[in-house]
Amino acid sequence: MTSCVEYEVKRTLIQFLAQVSGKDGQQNSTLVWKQDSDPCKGPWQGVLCDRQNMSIKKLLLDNLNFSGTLDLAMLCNLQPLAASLTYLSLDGNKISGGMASEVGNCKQLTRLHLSGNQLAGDLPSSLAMLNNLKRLDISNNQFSGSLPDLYRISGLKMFLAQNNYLGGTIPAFEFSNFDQFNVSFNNFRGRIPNVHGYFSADSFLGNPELCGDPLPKNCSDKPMPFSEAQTSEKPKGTSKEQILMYSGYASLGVIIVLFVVLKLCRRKKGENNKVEALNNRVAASGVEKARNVSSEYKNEVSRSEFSVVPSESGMVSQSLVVLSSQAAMELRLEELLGAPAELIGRGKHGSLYKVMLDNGMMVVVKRIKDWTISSHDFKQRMQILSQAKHPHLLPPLAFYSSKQEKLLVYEYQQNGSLFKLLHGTTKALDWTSRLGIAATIAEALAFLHQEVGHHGIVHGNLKSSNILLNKNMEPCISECGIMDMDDQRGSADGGALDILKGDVYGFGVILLELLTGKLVKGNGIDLTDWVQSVVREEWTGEVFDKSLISEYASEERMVNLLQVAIRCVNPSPQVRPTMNQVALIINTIKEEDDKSLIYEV
Ligand SMILES: Nc1ncnc2c1ncn2[C@@H]1O[C@H](COP(=O)(O)OP(=O)(O)OP(=O)(O)O)[C@@H](O)[C@H]1O
Repeated sequence: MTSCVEYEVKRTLIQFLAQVSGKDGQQNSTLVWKQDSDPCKGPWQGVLCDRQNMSIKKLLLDNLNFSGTLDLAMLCNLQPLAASLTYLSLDGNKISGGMASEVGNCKQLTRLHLSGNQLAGDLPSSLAMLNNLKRLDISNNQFSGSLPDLYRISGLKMFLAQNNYLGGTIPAFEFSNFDQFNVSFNNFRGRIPNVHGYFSADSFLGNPELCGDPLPKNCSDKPMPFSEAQTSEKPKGTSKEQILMYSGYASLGVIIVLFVVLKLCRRKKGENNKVEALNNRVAASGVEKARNVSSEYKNEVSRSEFSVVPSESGMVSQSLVVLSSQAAMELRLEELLGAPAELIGRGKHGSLYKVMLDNGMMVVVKRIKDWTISSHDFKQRMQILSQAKHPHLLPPLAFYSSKQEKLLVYEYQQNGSLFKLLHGTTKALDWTSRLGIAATIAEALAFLHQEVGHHGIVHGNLKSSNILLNKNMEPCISECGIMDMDDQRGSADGGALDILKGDVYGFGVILLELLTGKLVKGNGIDLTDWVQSVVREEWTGEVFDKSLISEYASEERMVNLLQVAIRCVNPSPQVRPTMNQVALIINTIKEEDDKSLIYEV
């Protein structure tokens, strides 16, 4: 038994910290790890010890803004450290590098958390030798290659690997052992092993070539390709003949892959030009039977469909990633681009097409060009959005991402937008409906800001044309979170840092539209400026839509709602309320209104 931590262990820890924090050998200012103090006695923040035998048990270094490289070999090659370390956590930094095969020497590890970094490369097969491992989180990185034989680790309870570039087939895990399992948004393919009902589709979404229960996409009856059948089975030992045969196949495979990659690289540019060509044709003719596109175009598309093409980062990216909806599960890029399409909008952020699919389903495709977001960030945002389950948020059904453009597919909403309802030819919205719409959108937006993702999601482009009426005439917020953060900072609120408050401003403008019935910019007059000037002159009554006055809507409650709107459009973002506060106030106004209706009856 030793009375203090060995010199060598301390030196290695200090070196590891310098490397992982990216401080070129200097200490991170928030952590004080010094050779002349003892990690188990002194102030070594993030280090937890077993005090009985003075050994290092845990290194907890989450969210420290580290931007260096991960050197697991350094930690796991030092015997005393490898023999004691049970928990290593580096979640939420910006660490790059890969996972060294020496990780297999850290045999006592029960938890390895590396989520939310920029780690890349293959996972070493030695990872499967960590027999004590219970929780492994490598989600939100850029790992690629196939999974090592993790199903061999009998005590593994958690495996989180979502949002990487992992591929191959999913090994036959014993899902009943897991309390958390997620491999969504990768490039896995083939049939999902039997999950026995333990996990839902959410754990597997965003892998376009993955099929079978719990995903709604059935696997075709075709026999599995040779390469797939090989990787999905647990190894049973190989004979000499098999080795010879496999190496023959492997050489042939390498030649084919090289050939295909070369071809795809040449054609990638061509593919983007074809999508552009479709857009131009549709734009020129208004409505076009895109089925009539030349056979040359169709061949190009089908070659890329569901195939892997090298993306800007050199990683592989899918053609079309389907996120949700039974009806859209079988949707393919070829079908989408080959279906009859009608251009229905050309906004600041791209063009919008109405498309009729072969199964009769009507979708809209938003095409955004030159959005500087990386494919990785875009994919991550889509993943978060697909999980934003709220009856009044319209989720994207599928997406496509290339460097030049992004496509987003939504369900078509036949009853149009709030903009049309308020400013179209048939103005048919009474006070109760307007107040109901305000309360519903406020509540949905508060959900988006608070409940979705780690820090909430910003809509970024909230306006009445993005509030759509579903088949029950209930409002749904569309196009959530698809505007770039940089754009959001420079939006109407004058470079505000609190970008959520940009949405609050947008919501305030919608309230003003509901109350006044006027356009945001009508006859060159800005609605917000006009309302504020009228209120300043104490002619508040003049603000309200004449049709509301004539139906004797409660002026007191209209004024209350107007006050909320004015607070939302305050020029200073800090002064604007949060959407949660707004939702609460509007709900109270609505409750009073509902009560008054009961009394009237
Ligand atoms: N899923 C949908 N179903 C039905 N109509 C839609 C759908 N999505 C958008 N629209 C309508 O299509 C029209 C064009 O939409 P588009 O998004 O191109 O324009 P915008 O919202 O005015 O501009 P932008 O969003 O680019 O700033 C709008 O009237 C919008 O309400």
